[in-house]
Amino acid sequence: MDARQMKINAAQAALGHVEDGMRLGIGTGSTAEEFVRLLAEKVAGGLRVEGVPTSERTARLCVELGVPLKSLDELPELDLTIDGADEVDGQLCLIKGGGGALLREKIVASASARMLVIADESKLVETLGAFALPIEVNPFGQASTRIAIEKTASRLGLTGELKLRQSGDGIFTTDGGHYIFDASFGRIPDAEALSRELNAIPGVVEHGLFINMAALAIIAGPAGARTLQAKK
Ligand SMILES: O=C(CO)[C@H](O)[C@H](O)COP(=O)(O)O
Repeated sequence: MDARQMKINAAQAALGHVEDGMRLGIGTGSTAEEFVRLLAEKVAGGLRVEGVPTSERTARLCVELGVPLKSLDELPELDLTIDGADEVDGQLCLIKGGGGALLREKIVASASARMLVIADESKLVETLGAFALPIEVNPFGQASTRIAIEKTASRLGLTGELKLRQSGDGIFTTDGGHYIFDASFGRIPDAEALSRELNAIPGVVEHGLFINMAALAIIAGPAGARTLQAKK
């Protein structure tokens, strides 16, 4: 079974958690897009939902496929967010932001009663950190913010390259107009401490560690999709 089919299978299983009338946060990335395609079929069949997209890219796909959208200001409290991830550990802590949408993804997930992650099994890891951690920063003073991140990481025993994300010929900018450093720290034994310390750096807008946010993860592999539940 190829990776796309596993993403479709995870997205299909996630649809089982969507109920008529729900206010849905809709994630970003290739797995979330499979979910949008399946959701659009259900909407065409009569399912009533209102979605809040986590990126302009997701918004465009939803509009194209006829999934009704609202802004987060119109729907500030959501029932369920369904989103992909770059890494998922056994406690359902995540690295997100490979698609550059981590800030809106985190705001939308925080506004939701539940967050459900959909992923193929290549995303499941024992310890977060093989995937470079996206850190969204304000363009103002980004060189100083880089130094502050490096010093903070080093205090926690983490070293590695911080790469300013590029797009085409220029610097990648997020939907919010920020930059992203992809930090290759390697394994992150204490993701909670790193999250806390990064949040304390003024130029850091947000980072891709999602700690204690996901309630469920649907992980699809060749043998089928299984659901992991966060420990309370
Ligand atoms: O965090 C994200 C976007 O910011 C995505 O959820 C993450 O990058 C996974 O994407 P994909 O489903 O394409 O592997």
